[in-house]
Amino acid sequence: MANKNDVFDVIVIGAGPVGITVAARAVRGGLTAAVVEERLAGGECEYYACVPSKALLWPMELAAEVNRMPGLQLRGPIDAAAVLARRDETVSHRDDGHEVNLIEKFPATFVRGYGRLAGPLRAEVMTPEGGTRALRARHAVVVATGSAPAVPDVPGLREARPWTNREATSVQQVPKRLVVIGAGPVACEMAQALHSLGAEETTVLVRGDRLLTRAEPFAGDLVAQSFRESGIDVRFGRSATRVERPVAGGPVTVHTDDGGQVDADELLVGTGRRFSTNDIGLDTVGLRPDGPIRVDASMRATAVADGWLYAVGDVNGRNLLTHMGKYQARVCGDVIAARATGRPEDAPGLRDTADDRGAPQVVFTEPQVCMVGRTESQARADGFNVRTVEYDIGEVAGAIVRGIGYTGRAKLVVDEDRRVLLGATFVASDMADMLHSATIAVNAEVPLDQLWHAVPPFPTVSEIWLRLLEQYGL
Ligand SMILES: Cc1cc2nc3c(=O)[nH]c(=O)nc-3n(C[C@H](O)[C@H](O)[C@H](O)COP(=O)(O)OP(=O)(O)OC[C@H]3O[C@@H](n4cnc5c(N)ncnc54)[C@H](O)[C@@H]3O)c2cc1C
Ligand SMILES: NC(=O)c1ccc[n+]([C@@H]2O[C@H](COP(=O)([O-])OP(=O)(O)OC[C@H]3O[C@@H](n4cnc5c(N)ncnc54)[C@H](O)[C@@H]3O)[C@@H](O)[C@H]2O)c1
Repeated sequence: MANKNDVFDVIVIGAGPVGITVAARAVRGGLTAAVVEERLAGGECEYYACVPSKALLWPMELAAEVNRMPGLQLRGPIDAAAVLARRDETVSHRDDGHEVNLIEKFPATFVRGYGRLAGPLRAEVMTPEGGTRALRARHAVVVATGSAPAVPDVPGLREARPWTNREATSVQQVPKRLVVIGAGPVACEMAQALHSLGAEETTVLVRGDRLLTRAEPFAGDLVAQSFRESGIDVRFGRSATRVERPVAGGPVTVHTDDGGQVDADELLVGTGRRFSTNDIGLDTVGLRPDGPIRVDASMRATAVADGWLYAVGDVNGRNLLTHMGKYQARVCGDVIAARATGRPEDAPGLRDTADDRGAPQVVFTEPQVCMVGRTESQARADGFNVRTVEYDIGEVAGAIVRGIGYTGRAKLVVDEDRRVLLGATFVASDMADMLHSATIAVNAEVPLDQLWHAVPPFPTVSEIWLRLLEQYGL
């Protein structure tokens, strides 16, 4: 039985970036909220994912810029110790006091401990002191428990205690020889970051024939080319069959399906995520903990009666990206507040329309892969009447002033029936901030004939828009 102080309008389980945002919006909408967090408020993103990985990657990006510019010279290799010290600052030395203060200022109640559902509108928290605290919600419970690294079932792999994103982003001593399994954003970003910081022999084992398979094919090809030029050994069509690490923390050997082997000082696994739905009491509300929690466009769990359970962020499996999770959280917090207070539910911000269009994403490799909307193959699979245009980014005037060898590729995917953009991809250095122009065009379905009048300034890399539209025939 919850005591009267432990009754809230909304209970949020998980204080990652997404859970914190739900609470902020619900409170803004006039409700009371409690936020339960087992580890660190701020979540995977702040301490073991987005923030530290980008802190480790940015020096590499800057070094590439300097190396392209005659007249500029780096004083030496990247100083790994200084970069790691800066990384520690960006993650606040893993002290979540600032996030807890933020939550309390909403104001919401922060509850430290492991949260589980305990039947409709109820949760219980195992506190660090070993006690149990019962919470009750008047209107809604939101699951925002995120995801955790998935380690594949390869003989000897788990026993070898490989690095996942958590150890890689917390690195204290960069291994000289590194082997990476995977081909997604985690494997690509961390392989390049660690290589730039001193992992001289870096080998990436890719079971398929491409990196970054959710992007346009040329994106993975350009990243693989850059890996090779910098000395990273990318091996396609290679799966790990067995892993040996005779001494804990000692050298590791990965055997591959072609009969070969890679010896290294450390092994990093970047092979996707598992949804954090195990052991959070889903069985008490009639759900099975074997995948993401499916939700509708208002973030309500579709399989739970009476509409009191919501799931946002990684745990619902829509798009495992911080900005998309926070977008879902804004929808969710506002919907809960509207429903609780009897306000109309048909305001435009109260439904998720962005996830299905194709989320904007930047993979912060060198070159960066910046994409939004559908790729050509996704658009064709969805039945659109597709036409595409491509252009070499190195050919625009703005690229020339960026130094020698500034290059890349851009592609637009057009719905010919409506003459609007379905997707855009830009692969080049330092393109991240240009992506938002494409996100606006895709999301607002700006007609190409209108886009033609959005004149890009000279001489900037954004002139790529003009060249692509000319290529299209405008
Ligand atoms: C290496 C790496 C780099 C990434 N880089 C980017 C990037 O650049 N940009 C981007 O948009 N995305 C990036 N991502 C993805 C991003 O990290 C996730 O999409 C984001 O963290 C999801 O936020 P979340 O709040 O849903 O989950 P999380 O950040 O996982 O937070 C969930 C929180 O819930 C807590 N929790 C779980 N279970 C319980 C429980 N039972 N009780 C109490 N608390 C619980 C956890 O401790 C955690 O704090 C990256 C991911 C990785 C692995
Ligand atoms: N900058 C960013 O936006 C960013 C950075 C990192 C992660 N993320 C997100 O975090 C999530 C997790 O990223 P991720 O790279 O771990 O996962 P992912 O699902 O994007 O990629 C996993 C990769 O591992 C491969 N793989 C899976 N099982 C394997 C096995 N048994 N053997 C060999 N290879 C195997 C897959 O083919 C795939 O290439 C993704 O949704 C990603 O978009 C985003």
